[in-house]
Amino acid sequence: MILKFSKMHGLGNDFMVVDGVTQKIFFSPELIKRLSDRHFGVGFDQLLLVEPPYDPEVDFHYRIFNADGSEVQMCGNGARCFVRFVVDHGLTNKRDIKVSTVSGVLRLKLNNDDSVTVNMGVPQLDPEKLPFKAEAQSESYELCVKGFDAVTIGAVSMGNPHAVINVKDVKTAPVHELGSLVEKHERFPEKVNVGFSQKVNDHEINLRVFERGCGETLACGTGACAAVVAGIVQHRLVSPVKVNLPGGSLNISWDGKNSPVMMSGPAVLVYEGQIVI
Ligand SMILES: N[C@H](CCC[C@H](N)C(=O)O)C(=O)O
Repeated sequence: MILKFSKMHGLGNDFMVVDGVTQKIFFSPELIKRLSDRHFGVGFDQLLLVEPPYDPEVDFHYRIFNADGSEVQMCGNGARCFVRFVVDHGLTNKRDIKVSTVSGVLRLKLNNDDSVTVNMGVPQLDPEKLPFKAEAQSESYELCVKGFDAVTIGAVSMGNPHAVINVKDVKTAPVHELGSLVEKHERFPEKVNVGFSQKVNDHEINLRVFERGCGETLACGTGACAAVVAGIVQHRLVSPVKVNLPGGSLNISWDGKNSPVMMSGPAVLVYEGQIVI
């Protein structure tokens, strides 16, 4: 079978985007792992699958798979590329789109300057909902991690789970050594994305993210949202916040409590491709 796809990225977090509306395809974990390989396949952090809506109230359904083949609940950078994709491929004539995901409905807007604004929904701080094993909800938690002193984290779900570690300098933070241990920590039964956040000022942070299911990426949209929420909850940050990631910056705002997190940033098409599978 010849599979058509678009190779896209949001600040260097890169995706293989597939139109599952006009192409019928089943992606097994093995096929995804083969396609995500940067030498033997297309190479990507996540695979994004565009499907017809299951719910008449929304325009599309959107499924997300990590490079390791795991299906996950949410992808912020991917949501921006999703909008670019469905508009450019004529799958909709709207620029304000509602899309369902495994963990809820997102509202996406393609702006006149080609940036995309995403309503990322209300963050979840209840450990039960992350899921994260803790006695009670708190601004921060202590994790015991082999080979490291007690690690203090914030824990936030943006539909997918995030642990946020405050560091003095992201450039020297043990992103891979510590990130890979926290990702699989026993207190996160579904594993976790791990953000390393350095405060620049009340309205700006530098951030690196070791992502669940694919390792460190150049940017993580849900990770940026989670780091801002954790920082505001810990009274270290004030909305709006500019989040500087290795691949570029995102603008994140959150008014607290049950209000949604808003994210704006770019979405870029690198090339259209096809592959025999
Ligand atoms: N690795 C994440 C999914 C992709 C999130 C990230 N690429 C983003 O932009 O939000 C997870 O396992 O929950």
